[in-house]
Amino acid sequence: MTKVLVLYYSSYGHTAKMADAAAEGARSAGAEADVMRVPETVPADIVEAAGFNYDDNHKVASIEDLAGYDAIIVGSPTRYGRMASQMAAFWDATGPLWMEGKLIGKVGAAFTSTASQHGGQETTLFSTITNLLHHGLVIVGLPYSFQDQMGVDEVKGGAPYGATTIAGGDGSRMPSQTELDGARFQGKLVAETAQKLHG
Ligand SMILES: Cc1cc2nc3c(=O)[nH]c(=O)nc-3n(C[C@H](O)[C@H](O)[C@H](O)COP(=O)(O)O)c2cc1C
Repeated sequence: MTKVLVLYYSSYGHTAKMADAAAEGARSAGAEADVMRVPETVPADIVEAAGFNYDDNHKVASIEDLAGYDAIIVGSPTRYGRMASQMAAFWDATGPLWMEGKLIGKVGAAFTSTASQHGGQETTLFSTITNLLHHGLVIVGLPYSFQDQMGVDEVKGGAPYGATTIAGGDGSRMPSQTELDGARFQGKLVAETAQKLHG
């Protein structure tokens, strides 16, 4: 059975909710999907002062986990227009896997969350996709066959480069139905692509 890993970092739960939706989408295509978060790297006093709120239902990933999957979907909230340092630190430790080419040919994808509508969603997706391409993953985005990313009838995330959500300046806006549907669509397409490539 095709195995999909949804690997994410989240401080306040928005990216975590998108991660669960991406996994649902992968499962709807008949794949096995696990959701894991990367380790926190920020000191505990800052975590407390900033009110970080983790979802402890998800296992913390280790580098060794990556090679066991046919596809890896990576979700990180925006930090100054690029992926969070927690996610970057995780990938910065994958040198041994890169040396051996262990991830070459797997399917990869990215999703993100920002506070503001134009706060760096696409640059964050590309900062993630860049890492995945260096490892040789084959990238799947969120094509316009997910038509709900079109239109200006509501505030909504979603880009051809990956599923996104908008948290609002105070983080009070949780992913909308449309945004969760985008994450599900992308997760399903990743699983279907991995099935075609890896059987
Ligand atoms: C240090 C820092 C930098 C941030 N930079 C941006 C930014 O460049 N653009 C933006 O829209 N939001 C920015 N944010 C807001 C986060 O992206 C937002 O809290 C996040 O998307 C919420 O997702 P989460 O609940 O999964 O952590 C920043 C937050 C922090 C703590």
